Amino acid sequence: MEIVVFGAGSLGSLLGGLLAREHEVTLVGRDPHVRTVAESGLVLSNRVADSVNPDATTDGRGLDADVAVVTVKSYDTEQAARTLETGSFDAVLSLQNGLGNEERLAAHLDCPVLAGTATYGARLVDPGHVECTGVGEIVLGPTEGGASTLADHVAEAFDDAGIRTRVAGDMPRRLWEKLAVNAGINPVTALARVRNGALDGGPIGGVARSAARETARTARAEGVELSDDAALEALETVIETTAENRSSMRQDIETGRRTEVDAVSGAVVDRAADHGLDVPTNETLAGLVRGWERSQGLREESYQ
Ligand SMILES: NC(=O)c1ccc[n+]([C@@H]2O[C@H](COP(=O)([O-])OP(=O)(O)OC[C@H]3O[C@@H](n4cnc5c(N)ncnc54)[C@H](O)[C@@H]3O)[C@@H](O)[C@H]2O)c1
Ligand SMILES: CC(C)(CO)[C@@H](O)C(=O)[O-]
Repeated sequence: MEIVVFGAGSLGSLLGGLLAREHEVTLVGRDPHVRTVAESGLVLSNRVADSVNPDATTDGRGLDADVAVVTVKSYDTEQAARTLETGSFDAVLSLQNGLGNEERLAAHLDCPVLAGTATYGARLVDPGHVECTGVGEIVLGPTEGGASTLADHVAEAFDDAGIRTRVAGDMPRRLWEKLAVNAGINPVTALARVRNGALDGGPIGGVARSAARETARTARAEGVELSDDAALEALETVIETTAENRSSMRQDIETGRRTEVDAVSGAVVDRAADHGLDVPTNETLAGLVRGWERSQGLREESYQ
């Protein structure tokens, strides 16, 4: 299978590297990482160790492949979609966190857009070197839910490359459940500078639970059956299984990078507003993280 991985940073390089063991893979990313991969190959380390030689380019325009896997941060999705639009694909799969990525991709692309969640942990160590910090799984399926032979085909390609993958017919619920987890964990750990496991009780855990409950209520207003109990159970499970992790949003803040708050807490606020729902915890967390981003010059004043 010919696969383009658009967004060769941490997750994209890990999955693209694994896929390159079985398929023809082109990584789309930025220098110096892309130049190093093109010249010397890609090293995978830690929980998965290998050396592979995918193609790599900084120019994602006009590419033609069976599947394009999108692994840019959510705030880069629109630009990625406009670039992918110049190419030709049988399917596009988003493995990003946050809400709205699939809709943005579908607005520009004629091919089916599959939704996916990734619980692998990846960190780009150096140009040409990505480490797998946690072996998880990929769950993918049609964005709108239901069965899909296309999803089966893509999942088989991932599985053939040794990536734990399964197909699900309830991606809307799964995306909202993952959003509840991210809305509960990411901004709270980022602002409090604590590891995920610190949210397993006390007042700080109460903030995370409140954000997750608000997300579940918003999901139901959107017609997605996600109960408070299911959202809280998912939150507690991830807090426990990733207790030692620094969340991605905490890593972004501690390294002075823009965060994905708009696609997480901000998305809950926006969708809740569409239904006249108040989500004060998500609104507060979004305001605090955006205020930090603005203080760092990471977002325009014009942003909400
Ligand atoms: N890293 C993980 O362990 C992990 C796990 C699960 C989900 N995710 C999600 O996956 C997504 C990617 O996360 P990440 O940690 O890999 O981020 P990252 O910043 O490491 O990787 C994204 C890469 O895309 C590149 N990029 C963006 N726009 C581009 C363009 N137009 N052309 C070429 N390159 C472009 C960036 O330069 C960057 O290297 C996020 O939504 C994140 O929440 C990450
Ligand atoms: C599940 C998660 C919150 C674990 O840290 C991860 O999605 C992250 O860090 O964004």
